[in-house]
Amino acid sequence: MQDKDKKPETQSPADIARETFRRLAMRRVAPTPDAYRDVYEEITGARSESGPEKILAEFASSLANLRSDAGDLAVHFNRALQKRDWEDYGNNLSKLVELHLVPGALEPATKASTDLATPDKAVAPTVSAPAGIPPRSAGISLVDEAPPKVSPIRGISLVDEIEATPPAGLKSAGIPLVDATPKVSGASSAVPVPVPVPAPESKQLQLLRDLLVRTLTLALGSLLRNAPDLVEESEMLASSTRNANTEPALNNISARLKQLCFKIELRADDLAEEHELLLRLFQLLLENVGELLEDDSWLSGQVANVQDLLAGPLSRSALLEATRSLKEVIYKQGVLKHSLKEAKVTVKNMMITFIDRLGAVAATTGDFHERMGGYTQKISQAKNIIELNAILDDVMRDTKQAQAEALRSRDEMMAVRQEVQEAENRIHELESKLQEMSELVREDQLTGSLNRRGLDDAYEREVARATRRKTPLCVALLDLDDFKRLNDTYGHTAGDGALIHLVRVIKDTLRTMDVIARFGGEEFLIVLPETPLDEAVQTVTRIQRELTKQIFMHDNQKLLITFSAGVALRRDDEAQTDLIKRADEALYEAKRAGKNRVVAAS
Ligand SMILES: Nc1nc2c(ncn2[C@@H]2O[C@H](COP(=O)(O)OP(=O)(O)OP(=O)(O)O)[C@@H](O)[C@H]2O)c(=O)[nH]1
Repeated sequence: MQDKDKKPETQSPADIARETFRRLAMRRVAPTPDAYRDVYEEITGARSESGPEKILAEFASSLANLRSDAGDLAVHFNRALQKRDWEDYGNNLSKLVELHLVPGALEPATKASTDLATPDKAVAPTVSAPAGIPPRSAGISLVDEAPPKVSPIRGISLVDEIEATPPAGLKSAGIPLVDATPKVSGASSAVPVPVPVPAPESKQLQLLRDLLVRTLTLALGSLLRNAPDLVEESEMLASSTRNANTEPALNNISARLKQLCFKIELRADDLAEEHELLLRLFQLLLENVGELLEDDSWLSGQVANVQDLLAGPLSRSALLEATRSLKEVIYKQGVLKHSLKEAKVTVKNMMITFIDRLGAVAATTGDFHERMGGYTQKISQAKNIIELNAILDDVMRDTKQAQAEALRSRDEMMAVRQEVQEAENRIHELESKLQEMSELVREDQLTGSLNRRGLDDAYEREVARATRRKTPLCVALLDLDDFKRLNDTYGHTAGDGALIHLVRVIKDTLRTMDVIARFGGEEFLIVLPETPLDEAVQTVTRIQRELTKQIFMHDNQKLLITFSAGVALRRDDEAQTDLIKRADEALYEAKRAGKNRVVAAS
């Protein structure tokens, strides 16, 4: 035995066995036969050079010499060998057979090209293989030697091309290169075997080939921008596809294509997971920013907008739209915030001036009092009337001066107070503009009224106010009459114009505290705070009248637009949906009663 020959003379087999177990235990390796043999051989310095392992190792190394991608599998074989993972080795063998040896591997592609072939090319004679060629079935040759001049059915060949194979179009012409069923057993080299005959590639096959090449280079190239290794593989495959004219070459393409698809699938899964994680992270960030921004209410609109976007299905256009409106709002808010800061600095400066003036007034009065004290003393010590007169003149002059000073200070203080007041008003104005900005992203892009999201916010605010102040709150649901006919007759742009016109008229007619929102296509909801039902009906009727006065113009034509409306008064604790439902029922009544009218909900 080789082990015995090589083992150190000082150690008996029993010693080596003991040492083997000791090392296995130290390395915490289970004493399986393979592990035992490895360590044993490590101690003796011997390696088993014979047996099936040697054959399998030689097989793997000859595979490594191949140029084709069968050679790539050698790495897997070697890895399995090193680990003595025979199951893995077996799997790799199966893969090798499936990818390179199974004649049916290309069946679907072959069938497709057969179907597409023109009938006149579908029949072709077969010729015999040259005689006297040694059968490949005698053994497995894996080296990249001269290609065997034999049809694949007679032996197993892993080389890419067969010398005798015709250059192109065999399958496309509907001629099977080999009989689909493998007939290995019993075939002798002397027996004539059908060999493919070259035929020109059909147009359809050319087209399919071109499409595959385009898909691999252009489509996959741009889809896999972030995976350069896959792009390279895809391009290499495209180049092989261009030149693959034989069945083995096509088999090879098919196998590589399958592998590429598998890798892309794996990469796509990774990307989808990364995408998901990124979204979750973003969502988390937004939730927390929302928490931090309780006081910065003007930013909450933007945060809510992005959150809504993330909650729905993502699309390029939705992302672009959200980015566009956010950018706009952020820019406008930036400008407003700057003005706000400036206004606050102005107020601060004015307050400082005000206090300075107060100080000056106090100082002037203090000085005056002191002087008066001095005059009192002078008067008591005056010796005659002339002296007394002179002192009185001084008193009069100082008093007049102090009076003028006091008046001037008073005027200045009044002016400063006025300026502070104005600056404060400006600040409030800017702040409410910022608030409006936040609602901008909650606007309907076409009409400039609130959208559904904006409506929800505004409604909530008004309900809270009405509850707090115990004031009535009404809603009116408006629907343009025969709007479809207007669209159909004058076009969609006219329809859009009518919607814009309606909102303008409504806004002009309503109070600033009223809220107008686009509820659906040509439906609008008006929220009327502090309004009882009869007044709400009157208000909506006034809008109808206004609409007949301010006629909508389209292409220099006067178009009369009318609407029907249902008005409802909110009951205590009534939910928004219930209230709107009642308004909707009233609107339906108005439509049924002949349109262009307002109906109050019961
Ligand atoms: N131009 C334009 N048309 C819209 C818009 N949204 C919805 N519409 C159209 O509004 C029309 C509504 O039609 P209908 O629901 O039949 O209502 P109608 O014609 O007003 O009929 P009545 O309500 O019974 O008076 C449809 O043709 C929609 O295509 C929009 O934003 N712009």
